[in-house]
Amino acid sequence: MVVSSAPGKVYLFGEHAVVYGEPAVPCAIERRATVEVEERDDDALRVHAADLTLDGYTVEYDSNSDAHPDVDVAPSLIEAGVGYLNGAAEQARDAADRPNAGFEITVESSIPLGAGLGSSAAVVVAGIDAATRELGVDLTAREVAQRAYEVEYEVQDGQASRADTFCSAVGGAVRVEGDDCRAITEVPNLPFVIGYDGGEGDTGELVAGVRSLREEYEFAATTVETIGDIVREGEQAIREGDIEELGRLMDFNHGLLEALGVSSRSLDEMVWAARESNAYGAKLTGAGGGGCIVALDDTEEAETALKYTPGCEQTFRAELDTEGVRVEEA
Ligand SMILES: Nc1ncnc2c1ncn2[C@@H]1O[C@H](COP(=O)(O)OP(=O)(O)OP(=O)(O)O)[C@@H](O)[C@H]1O
Ligand SMILES: C[C@@](O)(CCO)CC(=O)[O-]
Ligand SMILES: [Mg+2]
Repeated sequence: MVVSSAPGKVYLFGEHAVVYGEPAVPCAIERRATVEVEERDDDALRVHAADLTLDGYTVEYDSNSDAHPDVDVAPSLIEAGVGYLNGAAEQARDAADRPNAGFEITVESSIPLGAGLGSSAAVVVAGIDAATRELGVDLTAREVAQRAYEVEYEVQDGQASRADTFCSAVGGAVRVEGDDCRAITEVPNLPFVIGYDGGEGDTGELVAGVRSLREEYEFAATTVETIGDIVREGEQAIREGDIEELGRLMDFNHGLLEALGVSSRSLDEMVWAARESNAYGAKLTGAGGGGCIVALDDTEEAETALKYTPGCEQTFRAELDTEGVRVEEA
């Protein structure tokens, strides 16, 4: 049995635009998905994922049985829900050249699902790491990132960047532009505050929405390129440790994401609550549609303001996690 964990992330800048080759800067945070994998003596895949609920049912998935006794929803929905773990299992079989390996997989996570904190990347990164090790193969973090990207790409219908999976695999703040993925070594202290509306957005659908806007309107394509300009400017601010400038650029980035149709009323309300409490800046993080915003604030004020914001269900601080995927138990 092997247990691995991998962190979630927030985007300082650049989500969505990164899918079209612009740079982005995601930062790993100290909230992890932990995946336990044990090889079975048959070729089945059984998934226990207490956090993954469909219409209120906790998912217990068994690839060998047609009936899903614990769940009263369509099997196709369940299979979509466990797509990341199926993909992780496939990658491990491929890496170990064991096409018929079966797994018992248990997921525990402190990253809310579908909320922009990269739960999918963390689950798939930790899942690939644990499953390959269980089969006796040790991959480097970069190799895990590559395989995790292939899974995200497939589950998101061929529309995914390397940003979430690379960040989760290597940890810290990273810069991703197309296939070029690197760690950012000099990072100022980033006082992240998260606001979470309790909702979620479907990453695949939101990405598809931006894609069609971009194809329809020249100015939407320009908006995506402008997000890239913000990221390049932001990198300069990171090098200079200029938190005020980082905040201003986050505000600008949020405005453009809003224009691309991926914000929501509650995300905007949380962004405004953080801004009005004198945070340096605030923006949605991840795919959007619902879920989380990230603000930069080194006082208690943004957290307090978010606590009293209708639509904000939870608020917490997030520390940069310099560690990526790691083995917890082997
Ligand atoms: N704890 C978990 N157990 C099992 N599956 C999970 C878990 N957390 C996430 N997942 C998988 O990831 C999916 C959510 O991924 P999605 O990309 O939509 O959101 P996200 O990664 O949280 O946010 P974003 O991509 O915007 O950062 C879930 O539907 C599920 O398939
Ligand atoms: C919206 C997006 O840019 C980030 C989701 O966390 C999608 C991706 O990069 O694959
Ligand atoms: Mg995701």
